[in-house]
Amino acid sequence: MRLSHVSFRYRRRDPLVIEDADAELAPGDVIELTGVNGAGKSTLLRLLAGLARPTAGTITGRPSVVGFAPDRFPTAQPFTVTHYLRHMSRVRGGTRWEPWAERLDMGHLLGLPLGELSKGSAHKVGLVQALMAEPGLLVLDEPFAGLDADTREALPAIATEVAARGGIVIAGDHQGGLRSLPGVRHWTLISGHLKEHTPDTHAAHDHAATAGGPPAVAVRRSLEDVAGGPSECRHATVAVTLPAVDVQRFLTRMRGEGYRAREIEETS
Ligand SMILES: Nc1ncnc2c1ncn2[C@@H]1O[C@H](COP(=O)(O)OP(=O)(O)OP(=O)(O)O)[C@@H](O)[C@H]1O
Repeated sequence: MRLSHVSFRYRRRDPLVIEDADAELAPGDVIELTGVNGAGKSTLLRLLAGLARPTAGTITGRPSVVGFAPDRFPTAQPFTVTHYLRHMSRVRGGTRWEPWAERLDMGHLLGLPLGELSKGSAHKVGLVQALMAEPGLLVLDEPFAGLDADTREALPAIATEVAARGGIVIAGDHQGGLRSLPGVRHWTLISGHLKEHTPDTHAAHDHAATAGGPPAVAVRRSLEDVAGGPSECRHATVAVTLPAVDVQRFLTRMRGEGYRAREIEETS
């Protein structure tokens, strides 16, 4: 998925909220988006999710299934939690919401009208409707806001699982709840400009090179042979073919070492 020169303003004469954003998101990416209040995080997340259109520029390659959990779940709807989630499941083609409701410990909430939910409980409903369709792009706006301790703990693992099966996860997050995940990308909005802070990937590579074993070691050595040493190439893209049944395990391990998947292609 790619953002090319994306700008956005709410009204014709308003200043730009997002200005000339360029970025690429790859399967398996987990991205933390930060910025001060009003920096444009929610706006960018809505653009990514396809809920708003750029004023200028393009967003291409968006995965077909998008899950979006808003910062404030709209509870002014005349449904119980169960009715709402059943309805969303039908809209999503019959996907299963029950395992997610169970995982987020929502059993006691299912019969309640949406309007009677606490902020954190409503937030969980928003998370379940975003997760139930196995999204290729999962967009979370302040996902940790108001959540109880168990759900806060569960969320990084859920993000990792979505990424491990090739999904992209992006979270606007003041609280740094995903920050400790290995390989997480860091985006910041400053005065409408999107910046990426790249963690020191060399540390991860060097660790892999001395630890031995993982495929990255051999790749690093052959690159040094071919390119004359790491100083000439800061990054390299490596195509790896492996049995389809091993993909999830491989992605999890690779991400655990600080590497990112750029593309997954099925071959015969
Ligand atoms: N519907 C709207 N109409 C006009 N301006 C808007 C609208 N929504 C947001 N804005 C403006 O766009 C800017 C960015 O808002 P946005 O909600 O994207 O920021 P944010 O980084 O998510 O903020 P916060 O951390 O407080 O949630 C702000 O100046 C805000 O006032």
